[in-house]
Amino acid sequence: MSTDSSASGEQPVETTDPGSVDADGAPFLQQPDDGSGHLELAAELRRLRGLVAGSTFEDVHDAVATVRELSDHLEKVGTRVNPFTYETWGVPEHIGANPAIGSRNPISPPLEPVVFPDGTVRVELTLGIEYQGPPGCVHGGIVALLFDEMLGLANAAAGSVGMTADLRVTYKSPTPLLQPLRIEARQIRTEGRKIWTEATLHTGDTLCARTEGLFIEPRGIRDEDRDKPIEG
Ligand SMILES: CCCCCCCCCCCCCCCC(=O)SCCNC(=O)CCNC(=O)[C@H](O)C(C)(C)COP(=O)(O)OP(=O)(O)OC[C@H]1O[C@@H](n2cnc3c(N)ncnc32)[C@H](O)[C@@H]1OP(=O)(O)O
Repeated sequence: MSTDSSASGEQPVETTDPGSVDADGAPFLQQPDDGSGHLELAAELRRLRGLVAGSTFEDVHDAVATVRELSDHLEKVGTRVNPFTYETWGVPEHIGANPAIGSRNPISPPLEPVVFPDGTVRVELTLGIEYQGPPGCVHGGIVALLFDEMLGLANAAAGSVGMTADLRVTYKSPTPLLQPLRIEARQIRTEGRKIWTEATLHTGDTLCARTEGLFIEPRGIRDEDRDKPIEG
């Protein structure tokens, strides 16, 4: 959990941080740092995002000018990239921009998955106020986003890739903000191009939500890319 009191001047503002990597699992789809400072920039913007969503201010017009200047600067020095093509599933550049797992995307928590020998993919994380739905609780749409991603990762861990065709989420008890959360996902079975995958979200021993997803392997990917190593 990262805290910062400089912006509000009063209460430390708690923002989102991914949890620690479980020692028993292997890091999965690690995203390389190209040394450009891009990942640090994304991390700082994540902190900023938590501060903006989770603070009140008397007057922040100076901050508006500063951030506008930063945006103008990044627009000048950056090379814009286009959305990726369908064939690029899983390459690091594709994963880095993802809104749930992407280390380069300030919207993402981001997730830092670990994979276990039985194919289970787990993340541990704590979500801050910028993900609030009901008071004190994580927004249900965010839970669905995280589930969708985790199911996709479990599929990747099993060597398959699929488009979400059906995603059912059962919300059993509120998912708390600012408490450690644990999501575990595993592919259950496949039949032709159809893939069934499940996941749960717990805080401590409490089941907050569970999901079942049906994924369909895109036509064309299977034959050409089945043996392609996962690069992310
Ligand atoms: C190896 C490389 C690893 C790479 C490592 C990557 C790691 C990186 C991880 C990133 C993880 C991202 C995870 C986010 C995942 C999204 O966000 S995906 C985006 C959201 N989903 C979409 O936009 C999907 C939109 N829908 C579609 O594109 C198409 O409907 C689909 C799903 C591709 C299916 O279309 P289709 O291929 O034409 O399928 P079709 O032939 O009609 O049906 C095939 C079978 O599926 C059944 N089916 C199809 N849809 C449904 C449905 N909704 N309900 C029930 N059955 C259905 C059909 O009945 C049929 O069954 P059978 O007759 O064979 O028994």
